[in-house]
Amino acid sequence: MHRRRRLSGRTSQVTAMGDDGLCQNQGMSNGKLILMRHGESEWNASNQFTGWQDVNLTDKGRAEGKRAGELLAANDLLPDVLYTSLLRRAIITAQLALDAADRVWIPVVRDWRLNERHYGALQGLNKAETKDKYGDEQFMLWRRSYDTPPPAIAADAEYSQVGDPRYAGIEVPLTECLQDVVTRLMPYYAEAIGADLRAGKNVLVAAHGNSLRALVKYLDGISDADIAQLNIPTGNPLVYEVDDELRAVSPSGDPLAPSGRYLDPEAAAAGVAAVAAQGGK
Ligand SMILES: O=C(O)[C@@H](CO)OP(=O)(O)O
Repeated sequence: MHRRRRLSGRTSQVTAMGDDGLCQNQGMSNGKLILMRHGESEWNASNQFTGWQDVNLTDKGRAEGKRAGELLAANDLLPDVLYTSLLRRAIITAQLALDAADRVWIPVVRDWRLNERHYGALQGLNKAETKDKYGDEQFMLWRRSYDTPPPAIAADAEYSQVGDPRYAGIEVPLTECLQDVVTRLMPYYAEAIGADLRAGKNVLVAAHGNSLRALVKYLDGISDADIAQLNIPTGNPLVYEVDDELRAVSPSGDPLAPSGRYLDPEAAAAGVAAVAAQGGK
């Protein structure tokens, strides 16, 4: 049997030899895109800006990872390939989810482009104290504006990642705004993750609040101004069907109602509210 796959163009096709010896084109739809923010981390629990700092999951975060895998299995959304950042909170959440879904054997790709947004000199600071010190407006600009980065961290500061061997060969950022994340992440989404989606694979992307905000911005066609209102809850798979341009098939354009489907909608609503409220006491 002769099979030929085309990974680009409007629709992926499989050309197969039929019983009558004639070639048949079978339209093949894109795989599902499953976005998952890591479970609660120690610095989520202590309300500290995290960014590229490699913190552990809490027990609650580990339970969220397991639950996410149970939801994937119960919804018949078994991933064929996993993409993660280089940060242990995403890596371990995904491992717990795949274990619960009996899919630990799938191929895994880890890439720094999926890392959380680098939070610059805010990394390690308490969010409530930062808000008190600088005021609501500045706090929200640093936290949610599209193009205002926090102040840069000193390369030799305690929570700088300069010199970390996992980033050998790349220029480690000293701060990033969301636009910087879009710039580093979207070409990778289009090429690497996109190739797997176009090949019909279900792709699990285990990443972070702000790297996933960059992805959802593109998927749902959310404006630079409106993206400030989008928050992503921890450990709750968000499932998208994507079109030929790897956008959501029915983009909402609405940061308060992305078109992806949360597998646990009630927990997602509570989780979104909790993230939005961070900075309070
Ligand atoms: O601290 C961070 O790295 C992120 C995600 O936890 O926080 P925020 O939601 O404030 O952008």
